[in-house]
Amino acid sequence: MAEELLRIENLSTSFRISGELYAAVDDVSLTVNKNEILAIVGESGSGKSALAFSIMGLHTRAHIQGAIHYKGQNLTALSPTELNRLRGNEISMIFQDPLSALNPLMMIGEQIEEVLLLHESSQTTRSNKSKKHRKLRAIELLQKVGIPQPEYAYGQYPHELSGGMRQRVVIAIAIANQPKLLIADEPTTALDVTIQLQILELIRRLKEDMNAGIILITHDLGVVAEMADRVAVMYAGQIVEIASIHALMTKAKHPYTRSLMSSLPTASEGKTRLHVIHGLVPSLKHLPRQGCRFRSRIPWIDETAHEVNPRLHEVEPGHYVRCSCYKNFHFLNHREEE
Ligand SMILES: Nc1ncnc2c1ncn2[C@@H]1O[C@H](COP(=O)(O)OP(=O)(O)OP(=O)(O)O)[C@@H](O)[C@H]1O
Repeated sequence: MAEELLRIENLSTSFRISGELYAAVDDVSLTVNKNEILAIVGESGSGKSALAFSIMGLHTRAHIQGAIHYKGQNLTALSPTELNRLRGNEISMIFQDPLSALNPLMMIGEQIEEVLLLHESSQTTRSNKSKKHRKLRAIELLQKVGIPQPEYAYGQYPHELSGGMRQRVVIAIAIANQPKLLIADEPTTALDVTIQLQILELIRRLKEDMNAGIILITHDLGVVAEMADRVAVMYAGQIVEIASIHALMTKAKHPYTRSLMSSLPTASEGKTRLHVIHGLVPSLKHLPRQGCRFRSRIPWIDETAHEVNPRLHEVEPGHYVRCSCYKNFHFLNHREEE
């Protein structure tokens, strides 16, 4: 039976723009289990990173509502010190951009040791681990993430490493204290395909070896298909569909999910299905706040097909879809498009 690790309830994260609050994450609820990869997909601007940063408590200026329960405690109610103790220990994050996540003035090895030290100082009975011990562990971690000559890399600075190697260092830091919950925000963006595969494999191993729960944020559906156990699809700050990977791949319902899916090559033919819904996620200030947020991108669907207050419907156990418009949805055929 799945063992729940994280439960987010009605989370909203709003930013103040010209004096008004706008929700980048709007009433999101989801769970992550141990030994599970939950992928979060959606176009740029759909609120994926804002959600990740909210879980990590990194949005200090945002207005946060709702609850984030991790092993029974509500993270939104913790003091900065308590949250700090969890971060880097039990909960950690792989950031999109390794250069900004690393300190340019510190050797790679020292940066890993700093995180190890954080863990040691959070233990109630302090273990008396020496600097030497930490160094060995740092080198072991560098080896684990596939950095060649880890002893040498220990003494290097971030700018001396390639992008792929830097991302591995960021992963080494993220897994240093064997986190129970790992958030990976576009961990392989900007890496070449071979390195991408190695890094994804590393994340998968982390799930299995450490029984960790992983939130994998990506806009790459190929990665989702390979890695995820369940998938949450976000559009304009909301979850529009959430399901097991199998259900999503075989019977996606929401028009937005179906459009995303149609950009994937079909297994049998290696061809791409060409049903793409044009347009972009509106900017935060211009998001429609009433009704179905996707309706302006599917104007050929009758207005009456949308709900006034779209909610998530459970169409099958564990498979939820927002707004009843999915029932009347069809892609435009070529003649209609002209
Ligand atoms: N600190 C902030 N202040 C104001 N608006 C913000 C802030 N952070 C994010 N936003 C806005 O919130 C919306 C969601 O942004 P977010 O970065 O979460 O999207 P995303 O899905 O992660 O996109 P990407 O894939 O490009 O990282 C966007 O409209 C963005 O401009």
